[in-house]
Amino acid sequence: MHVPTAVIRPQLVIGAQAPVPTRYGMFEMVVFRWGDAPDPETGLSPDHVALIKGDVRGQRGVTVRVHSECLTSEVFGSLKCDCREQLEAAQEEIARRGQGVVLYLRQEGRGIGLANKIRAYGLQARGHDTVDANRLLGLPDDARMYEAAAAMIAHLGIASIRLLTNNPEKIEALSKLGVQIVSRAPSIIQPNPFSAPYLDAKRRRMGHALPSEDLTESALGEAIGDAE
Ligand SMILES: Nc1nc2c(ncn2[C@@H]2O[C@H](COP(=O)(O)OP(=O)(O)OP(=O)(O)O)[C@@H](O)[C@H]2O)c(=O)[nH]1
Repeated sequence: MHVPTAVIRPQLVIGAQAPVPTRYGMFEMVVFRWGDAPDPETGLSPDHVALIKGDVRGQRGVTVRVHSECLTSEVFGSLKCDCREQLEAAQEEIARRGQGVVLYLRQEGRGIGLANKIRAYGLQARGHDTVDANRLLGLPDDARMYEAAAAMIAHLGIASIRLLTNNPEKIEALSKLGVQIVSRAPSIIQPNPFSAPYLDAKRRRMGHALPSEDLTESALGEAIGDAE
Protein backbone atom coordinates (compact mmCIF):
# COMPACT_ATOMS: atom_id res chain seq x y z
CA MET A 1 0.00 0.00 0.00
CA HIS A 2 1.54 3.30 -1.02
CA VAL A 3 0.93 6.22 1.30
CA PRO A 4 1.51 9.51 -0.50
CA THR A 5 4.05 11.85 1.06
CA ALA A 6 2.25 14.88 2.35
CA VAL A 7 1.83 17.45 5.04
CA ILE A 8 -1.41 16.13 6.40
CA ARG A 9 -2.19 18.64 9.08
CA PRO A 10 0.00 21.34 10.56
CA GLN A 11 1.40 18.76 13.04
CA LEU A 12 1.52 15.56 11.02
CA VAL A 13 3.88 14.90 8.14
CA ILE A 14 4.80 11.64 6.45
CA GLY A 15 8.56 11.37 6.56
CA ALA A 16 9.34 8.11 4.81
CA GLN A 17 8.03 4.74 3.68
CA ALA A 18 9.54 1.36 2.85
CA PRO A 19 8.75 -2.36 3.06
CA VAL A 20 10.38 -4.03 6.06
CA PRO A 21 10.74 -7.81 6.35
CA THR A 22 10.08 -8.86 9.95
CA ARG A 23 10.05 -12.21 11.68
CA TYR A 24 6.26 -12.02 11.22
CA GLY A 25 6.46 -11.36 7.51
CA MET A 26 6.58 -8.27 5.34
CA PHE A 27 5.13 -4.98 6.61
CA GLU A 28 5.05 -1.55 5.06
CA MET A 29 6.65 0.90 7.47
CA VAL A 30 5.53 4.52 7.29
CA VAL A 31 7.13 7.16 9.51
CA PHE A 32 5.00 10.09 10.54
CA ARG A 33 6.54 13.19 12.07
CA TRP A 34 4.40 14.75 14.74
CA GLY A 35 5.25 18.34 15.66
CA ASP A 36 8.44 20.16 14.77
CA ALA A 37 11.11 19.04 17.23
CA PRO A 38 11.64 16.75 20.21
CA ASP A 39 10.15 18.05 23.42
CA PRO A 40 13.01 19.85 25.23
CA GLU A 41 11.73 18.67 28.63
CA THR A 42 11.31 14.98 27.91
CA GLY A 43 13.40 14.52 24.78
CA LEU A 44 10.48 12.57 23.34
CA SER A 45 10.80 12.04 19.63
CA PRO A 46 7.90 13.14 17.48
CA ASP A 47 8.48 10.30 14.99
CA HIS A 48 5.72 7.71 15.13
CA VAL A 49 5.45 4.56 13.04
CA ALA A 50 2.65 2.83 11.20
CA LEU A 51 3.47 -0.79 10.42
CA ILE A 52 0.93 -1.77 7.80
CA LYS A 53 -0.10 -5.15 6.45
CA GLY A 54 -2.41 -5.42 3.47
CA ASP A 55 -4.73 -2.84 2.01
CA VAL A 56 -6.48 -0.90 4.77
CA ARG A 57 -7.78 2.16 2.94
CA GLY A 58 -11.56 2.40 3.10
CA GLN A 59 -11.75 -0.83 5.12
CA ARG A 60 -13.96 -1.45 8.15
CA GLY A 61 -12.99 -3.31 11.31
CA VAL A 62 -9.27 -3.20 10.53
CA THR A 63 -7.24 -4.84 13.32
CA VAL A 64 -5.16 -2.08 14.91
CA ARG A 65 -2.74 -2.13 17.81
CA VAL A 66 -2.01 1.36 19.18
CA HIS A 67 1.19 0.65 21.07
CA SER A 68 3.35 2.99 23.16
CA GLU A 69 7.14 2.72 23.17
CA CYS A 70 8.78 0.56 25.81
CA LEU A 71 12.54 0.56 25.33
CA THR A 72 13.18 -1.55 28.39
CA SER A 73 11.24 -4.60 27.23
CA GLU A 74 11.36 -4.16 23.47
CA VAL A 75 15.10 -3.51 23.17
CA PHE A 76 16.62 -4.94 26.34
CA GLY A 77 14.23 -7.77 27.08
CA SER A 78 13.09 -6.47 30.46
CA LEU A 79 10.61 -8.84 32.06
CA LYS A 80 8.94 -6.15 34.19
CA CYS A 81 6.03 -5.60 31.79
CA ASP A 82 4.03 -7.21 28.98
CA CYS A 83 4.80 -4.57 26.33
CA ARG A 84 7.18 -6.50 24.10
CA GLU A 85 5.03 -9.61 24.03
CA GLN A 86 1.93 -7.53 23.29
CA LEU A 87 3.70 -5.92 20.34
CA GLU A 88 4.90 -9.27 19.02
CA ALA A 89 1.48 -10.85 19.47
CA ALA A 90 -0.11 -7.97 17.55
CA GLN A 91 2.33 -8.32 14.66
CA GLU A 92 1.79 -12.04 14.64
CA GLU A 93 -2.00 -11.71 14.57
CA ILE A 94 -1.98 -9.01 11.89
CA ALA A 95 0.37 -11.10 9.74
CA ARG A 96 -1.92 -14.13 10.17
CA ARG A 97 -4.96 -12.09 9.14
CA GLY A 98 -3.08 -10.54 6.22
CA GLN A 99 -4.41 -7.11 7.17
CA GLY A 100 -3.92 -4.64 9.99
CA VAL A 101 -1.79 -1.89 11.43
CA VAL A 102 0.49 -1.41 14.41
CA LEU A 103 0.71 2.26 15.34
CA TYR A 104 3.90 2.58 17.37
CA LEU A 105 3.79 5.80 19.37
CA ARG A 106 6.97 7.30 20.77
CA GLN A 107 5.61 8.01 24.20
CA GLU A 108 7.87 6.01 26.46
CA GLY A 109 6.82 5.23 30.00
CA ARG A 110 3.15 6.08 29.50
CA GLY A 111 4.33 9.46 28.24
CA ILE A 112 6.66 10.46 31.11
CA GLY A 113 9.82 9.65 29.16
CA LEU A 114 12.58 7.11 29.68
CA ALA A 115 14.46 8.82 32.52
CA ASN A 116 11.31 9.29 34.57
CA LYS A 117 10.25 5.71 33.90
CA ILE A 118 13.58 4.45 35.19
CA ARG A 119 13.21 6.73 38.23
CA ALA A 120 9.80 5.13 38.73
CA TYR A 121 11.40 1.68 38.40
CA GLY A 122 13.79 2.70 41.19
CA LEU A 123 10.78 3.39 43.42
CA GLN A 124 9.13 0.14 42.30
CA ALA A 125 12.28 -1.71 43.37
CA ARG A 126 11.56 -0.33 46.84
CA GLY A 127 8.03 -1.74 46.87
CA HIS A 128 5.83 0.94 45.29
CA ASP A 129 3.51 -0.08 42.46
CA THR A 130 3.53 1.49 38.99
CA VAL A 131 0.87 4.09 39.88
CA ASP A 132 2.32 5.17 43.23
CA ALA A 133 5.82 5.36 41.77
CA ASN A 134 4.66 7.92 39.19
CA ARG A 135 2.75 9.87 41.83
CA LEU A 136 5.74 9.96 44.20
CA LEU A 137 7.66 11.60 41.36
CA GLY A 138 4.87 14.18 40.98
CA LEU A 139 3.94 12.75 37.60
CA PRO A 140 0.57 11.72 36.15
CA ASP A 141 -0.43 8.04 36.16
CA ASP A 142 -0.68 8.22 32.38
CA ALA A 143 0.47 11.22 30.34
CA ARG A 144 -0.15 9.78 26.90
CA MET A 145 -1.94 11.51 24.07
CA TYR A 146 -3.51 9.86 21.06
CA GLU A 147 -3.95 12.76 18.64
CA ALA A 148 -1.13 11.47 16.44
CA ALA A 149 -2.67 7.97 16.35
CA ALA A 150 -6.06 9.35 15.37
CA ALA A 151 -4.48 11.49 12.64
CA MET A 152 -2.51 8.52 11.32
CA ILE A 153 -5.66 6.36 11.18
CA ALA A 154 -7.46 9.16 9.35
CA HIS A 155 -4.62 9.59 6.90
CA LEU A 156 -4.44 5.88 6.16
CA GLY A 157 -8.12 6.11 5.27
CA ILE A 158 -9.17 3.38 7.71
CA ALA A 159 -12.94 3.54 8.09
CA SER A 160 -13.17 1.75 11.43
CA ILE A 161 -11.00 -0.41 13.66
CA ARG A 162 -10.95 -3.52 15.79
CA LEU A 163 -8.65 -2.39 18.59
CA LEU A 164 -6.26 -4.76 20.35
CA THR A 165 -6.13 -3.47 23.92
CA ASN A 166 -7.11 -4.07 27.53
CA ASN A 167 -6.99 -0.39 28.39
CA PRO A 168 -10.36 1.41 28.69
CA GLU A 169 -8.71 4.86 28.70
CA LYS A 170 -7.11 4.14 25.33
CA ILE A 171 -10.51 3.24 23.89
CA GLU A 172 -12.10 6.36 25.34
CA ALA A 173 -9.31 8.66 24.18
CA LEU A 174 -9.36 7.34 20.61
CA SER A 175 -13.15 7.43 20.45
CA LYS A 176 -13.18 11.05 21.62
CA LEU A 177 -10.75 11.85 18.82
CA GLY A 178 -13.21 10.48 16.27
CA VAL A 179 -11.75 7.01 15.71
CA GLN A 180 -14.56 4.52 14.95
CA ILE A 181 -13.94 1.46 17.11
CA VAL A 182 -16.24 -1.37 16.09
CA SER A 183 -14.84 -3.89 18.54
CA ARG A 184 -12.11 -4.55 21.07
CA ALA A 185 -9.97 -7.64 21.20
CA PRO A 186 -7.97 -8.44 24.33
CA SER A 187 -4.17 -8.51 24.41
CA ILE A 188 -3.48 -10.92 27.24
CA ILE A 189 0.07 -12.01 28.01
CA GLN A 190 0.83 -14.69 30.57
CA PRO A 191 2.51 -12.97 33.54
CA ASN A 192 6.00 -13.87 34.69
CA PRO A 193 7.20 -13.39 38.28
CA PHE A 194 8.57 -9.92 37.46
CA SER A 195 5.58 -8.67 35.43
CA ALA A 196 2.88 -10.08 37.69
CA PRO A 197 2.81 -7.15 40.16
CA TYR A 198 2.67 -4.68 37.26
CA LEU A 199 -0.20 -6.51 35.54
CA ASP A 200 -1.99 -6.77 38.84
CA ALA A 201 -1.66 -2.99 39.36
CA LYS A 202 -2.88 -2.34 35.82
CA ARG A 203 -5.99 -4.39 36.59
CA ARG A 204 -6.66 -3.06 40.11
CA ARG A 205 -5.61 0.57 39.78
CA MET A 206 -5.90 1.46 36.10
CA GLY A 207 -9.01 -0.51 35.21
CA HIS A 208 -7.40 -2.72 32.56
CA ALA A 209 -9.47 -5.69 31.43
CA LEU A 210 -7.09 -8.36 32.66
CA PRO A 211 -7.86 -11.71 34.27
CA SER A 212 -9.18 -11.14 37.78
CA GLU A 213 -7.25 -13.97 39.37
CA ASP A 214 -4.43 -12.92 41.64
CA LEU A 215 -1.75 -12.66 38.97
CA THR A 216 1.04 -12.22 41.47
CA GLU A 217 0.17 -15.40 43.30
CA SER A 218 -0.39 -17.48 40.16
CA ALA A 219 2.81 -16.34 38.45
CA LEU A 220 4.86 -16.74 41.59
CA GLY A 221 3.25 -20.12 42.18
CA GLU A 222 4.19 -21.25 38.68
CA ALA A 223 7.73 -19.94 39.07
CA ILE A 224 8.09 -21.69 42.40
CA GLY A 225 6.68 -24.87 40.81
CA ASP A 226 9.21 -24.63 37.98
CA ALA A 227 12.06 -24.19 40.41
CA GLU A 228 11.14 -27.26 42.43
N1 LIG B 1 5.58 5.02 33.90
C1 LIG B 1 5.66 3.71 33.65
N2 LIG B 1 5.47 3.29 32.39
C2 LIG B 1 5.53 1.96 32.16
C3 LIG B 1 5.80 1.01 33.16
N3 LIG B 1 5.82 -0.23 32.60
C4 LIG B 1 5.57 -0.05 31.28
N4 LIG B 1 5.39 1.26 31.02
C5 LIG B 1 5.01 1.94 29.78
O1 LIG B 1 3.64 1.68 29.60
C6 LIG B 1 3.32 1.84 28.22
C7 LIG B 1 2.43 0.65 27.82
O2 LIG B 1 1.87 0.93 26.58
P1 LIG B 1 0.80 0.05 25.85
O3 LIG B 1 1.17 -1.39 25.95
O4 LIG B 1 0.61 0.66 24.49
O5 LIG B 1 -0.55 0.34 26.63
P2 LIG B 1 -1.26 -0.15 27.91
O6 LIG B 1 -1.68 1.06 28.67
O7 LIG B 1 -0.44 -1.17 28.64
O8 LIG B 1 -2.60 -0.81 27.34
P3 LIG B 1 -2.80 -2.10 26.40
O9 LIG B 1 -3.28 -1.55 25.10
O10 LIG B 1 -3.82 -2.92 27.06
O11 LIG B 1 -1.47 -2.78 26.28
C8 LIG B 1 4.64 1.93 27.47
O12 LIG B 1 4.87 3.29 27.14
C9 LIG B 1 5.67 1.47 28.50
O13 LIG B 1 6.92 2.09 28.35
C10 LIG B 1 5.98 1.50 34.49
O14 LIG B 1 6.15 0.74 35.44
N5 LIG B 1 5.90 2.84 34.68
